[in-house]
Amino acid sequence: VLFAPGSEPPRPGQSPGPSPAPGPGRRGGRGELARQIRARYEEVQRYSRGGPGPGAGRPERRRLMDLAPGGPGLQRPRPPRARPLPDGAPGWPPAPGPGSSGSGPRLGCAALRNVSGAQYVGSGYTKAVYRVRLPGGAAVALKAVDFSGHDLGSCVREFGARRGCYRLAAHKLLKEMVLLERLRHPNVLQLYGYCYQDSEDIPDTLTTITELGAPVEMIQLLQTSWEDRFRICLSLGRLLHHLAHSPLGSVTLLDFRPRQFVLVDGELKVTDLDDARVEETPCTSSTDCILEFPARNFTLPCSAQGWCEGMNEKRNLYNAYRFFFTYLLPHSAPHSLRPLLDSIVNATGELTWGVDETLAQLEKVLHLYQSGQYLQNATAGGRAEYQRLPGSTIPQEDYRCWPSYHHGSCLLSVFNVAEAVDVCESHAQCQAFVVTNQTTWTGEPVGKDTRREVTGAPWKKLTGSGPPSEARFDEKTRRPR
Ligand SMILES: Nc1ncnc2c1ncn2[C@@H]1O[C@H](COP(=O)(O)OP(=O)(O)OP(=O)(O)O)[C@@H](O)[C@H]1O
Repeated sequence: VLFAPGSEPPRPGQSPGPSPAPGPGRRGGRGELARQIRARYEEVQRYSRGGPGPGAGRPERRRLMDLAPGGPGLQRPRPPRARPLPDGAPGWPPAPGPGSSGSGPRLGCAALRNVSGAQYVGSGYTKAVYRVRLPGGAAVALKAVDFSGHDLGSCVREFGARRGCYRLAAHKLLKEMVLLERLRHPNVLQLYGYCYQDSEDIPDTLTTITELGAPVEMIQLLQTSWEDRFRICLSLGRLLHHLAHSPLGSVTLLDFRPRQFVLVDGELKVTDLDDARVEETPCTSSTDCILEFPARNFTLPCSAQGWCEGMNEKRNLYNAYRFFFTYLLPHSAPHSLRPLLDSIVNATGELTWGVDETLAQLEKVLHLYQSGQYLQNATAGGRAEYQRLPGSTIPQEDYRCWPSYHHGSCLLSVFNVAEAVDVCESHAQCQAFVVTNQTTWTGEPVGKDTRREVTGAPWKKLTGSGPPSEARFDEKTRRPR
């Protein structure tokens, strides 16, 4: 029996699997396992139902959620049908659990019946991810509990209860699914749907269907253009801003490593949300509010309400600094943007700004870049003149440069012809360039040093007595003349 969202009701919970008595080396036995399942179940329920948990602060947001019962949550309209395990663990599939109403996830088990080209993508402690092609041709990611993963394996070794351990691990996937849906944002991986189906000896295993991304490879990122690396930092800034102001309260990612993110068309998106937390840390004084990282600690203030102020948001921010900003932001950035970028790196490294200010500064960088203002202080003069040669080609080979959008030639993004001239002047091999009609994500045209390019007339460097110019580049006005 398959359960497609919005169609059939969930199956009642299954009877518990074999339940050996706690053996030697098994701590706590099945009572402990049931307790852990219940704790995870209750957490999922909290996120599924709505507003911020205890300590999430921001009472105005809590009130708003209270006014909107059944808002954008994932509640199933049906009453719970799942049966609990005899030892008190909640049943599976959980109810009310993820469901679909209106704008919720759309794909269900039917979508998985004729998938093709399944490929393993990656796995962590708990889950394994596969890439498949749907009958319509779209590629999606399927995520499920990894039966040979560390989490399930260590639980079975400890409790000797495979089904119970499956439920425990599956609640992580369920939590992730609920959060993906509740935290919808361009930088949160999109949940397309889910399916409960029997698998091996386990009934009702959960598979989530999401947008497919490419795992973040830091080494690769360091080899891309500054513009693309800045895009990742800006995506992250926008994501952290969203998490700090989410409908659930301020969400922190306890496990914040590059592998928790994927790239979708150059945008960074968070995929692994099973370690996200909304509750702020309770405190009686600031000595309870120590944010610890391997290389340094921060002490945050304890609010009058007894919560560490901004701890969730600052944890995210410092992690963004140490895993992303410090490597990706300043390196080979346009010269005039360096001071601003350095101040972003420094302020996040010292936690002197919150998420709002950090995002405002990142957006400012984007504005300066997109508007071409970062070129204002570029020095002109003392350069060769360039002549535009419509309908011609430049009889010389491409050369390679770094970082190029094209492997075999020098393809870079420039704001205008003036910047292309600057770039050409800074490369010893450059004799000419073509401004193409391709644009990058910021809208910058892409200039190429190639004679094979056909989308624009080449600009050729003048070497002494050239032919009369059809158009020349004026170094003073920095425009063609
Ligand atoms: N939608 C996706 N598209 C492509 N790759 C993905 C996607 N989701 C996850 N991955 C890759 O699969 C790996 C495992 O996924 P995930 O992080 O959710 O598992 P996990 O068991 O929670 O991992 P961890 O032990 O890091 O918590 C990730 O590191 C990521 O590289």
